[in-house]
Amino acid sequence: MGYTLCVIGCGTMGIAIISGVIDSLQSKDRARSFPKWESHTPGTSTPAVDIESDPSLPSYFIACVTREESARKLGHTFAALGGFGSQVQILVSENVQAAQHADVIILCCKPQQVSSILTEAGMADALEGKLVISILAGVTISQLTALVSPSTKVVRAMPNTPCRIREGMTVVSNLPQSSHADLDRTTILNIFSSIGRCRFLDEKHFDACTALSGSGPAFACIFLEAMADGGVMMGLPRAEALELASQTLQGAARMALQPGAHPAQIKDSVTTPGGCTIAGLLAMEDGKVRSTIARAIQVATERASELGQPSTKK
Ligand SMILES: NC(=O)C1=CN([C@@H]2O[C@H](COP(=O)(O)OP(=O)(O)OC[C@H]3O[C@@H](n4cnc5c(N)ncnc54)[C@H](OP(=O)(O)O)[C@@H]3O)[C@@H](O)[C@H]2O)C=CC1
Ligand SMILES: O=C(O)[C@@H]1CCC=N1
Repeated sequence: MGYTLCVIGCGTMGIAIISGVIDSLQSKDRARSFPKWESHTPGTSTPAVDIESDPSLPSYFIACVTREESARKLGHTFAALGGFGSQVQILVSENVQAAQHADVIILCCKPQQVSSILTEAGMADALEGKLVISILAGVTISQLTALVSPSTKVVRAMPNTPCRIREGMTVVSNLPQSSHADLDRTTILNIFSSIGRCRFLDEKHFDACTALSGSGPAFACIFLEAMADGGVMMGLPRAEALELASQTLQGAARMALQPGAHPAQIKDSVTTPGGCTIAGLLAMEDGKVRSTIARAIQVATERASELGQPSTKK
């Protein structure tokens, strides 16, 4: 039997994580049902696994919110996923009961809500010995461990919204020493690798990761919109301009992820001497686009570091 994964604070990111994991489970289930079809189809090499007997995969989900309206919307969202979407139990203001029934808990509430959630009567007992993964920006592991009992294993993760379509980037803090550290590491990798890329990094880098990959989809979409606007200015229909901009950014990013690739080399290969690309690049440099983007990551990092502080304006 798989385990129960509980998301406390199931909003934008909670939905992205559960939806992505369910999509991954369903593609694994299809691979199990149609192994021959899978093995003859290039690019669809999802390994076949027995979901019911794999202890490192969740097979049941609990999503916690406080408002009935949120619960109703979650019901529609998960029902629309079909299959494993029916395995999501939605609870309203029952965080402790959810934690009692869960094996792994992901905290996806706002940073300022975590203290009251973790100090609710019965919560410390419910989390005894369990793995708690916090995706909260700016809230440190030491702040979190002060709110739970010593046997609770706390790690931080910083995912992003593309987890919803299994194209996420998640950074996870190094695990605390424990006899189950290897299993916990596998559990975490199984969750976040199933919905994108996942890597471990020291907690000291978390505010920068929050800004770069956590907030990054928003920054990338500003760039994407601006490219499309330029195309529209030059007469392209809006829908086509957005498609061209989106696929171009995706293609460039995928090239940059190839082993040994470097963005400067990709840029140079596009830039024909005396051609149109260098003309556009110089216009971008005149607009200080590089320092503007880099400074955006800097100020977002600084802001992320404030989000866990009690005195911060939220
Ligand atoms: N959005 C993003 O791209 C990213 C966000 N993060 C982090 O993820 C966290 C959540 O962000 P996001 O998903 O955008 O926020 P949302 O506002 O979309 O989600 C927060 C959720 O928490 C629920 N909630 C509030 N209070 C409680 C409570 N006491 N008990 C249980 N549930 C509660 C809310 O439901 P209801 O209103 O019904 O109570 C809501 O569904 C933040 O800490 C943020 O720093 C990290 C990476 C990326
Ligand atoms: O804006 C925020 O605070 C959160 C953290 C990273 C992305 N969204």
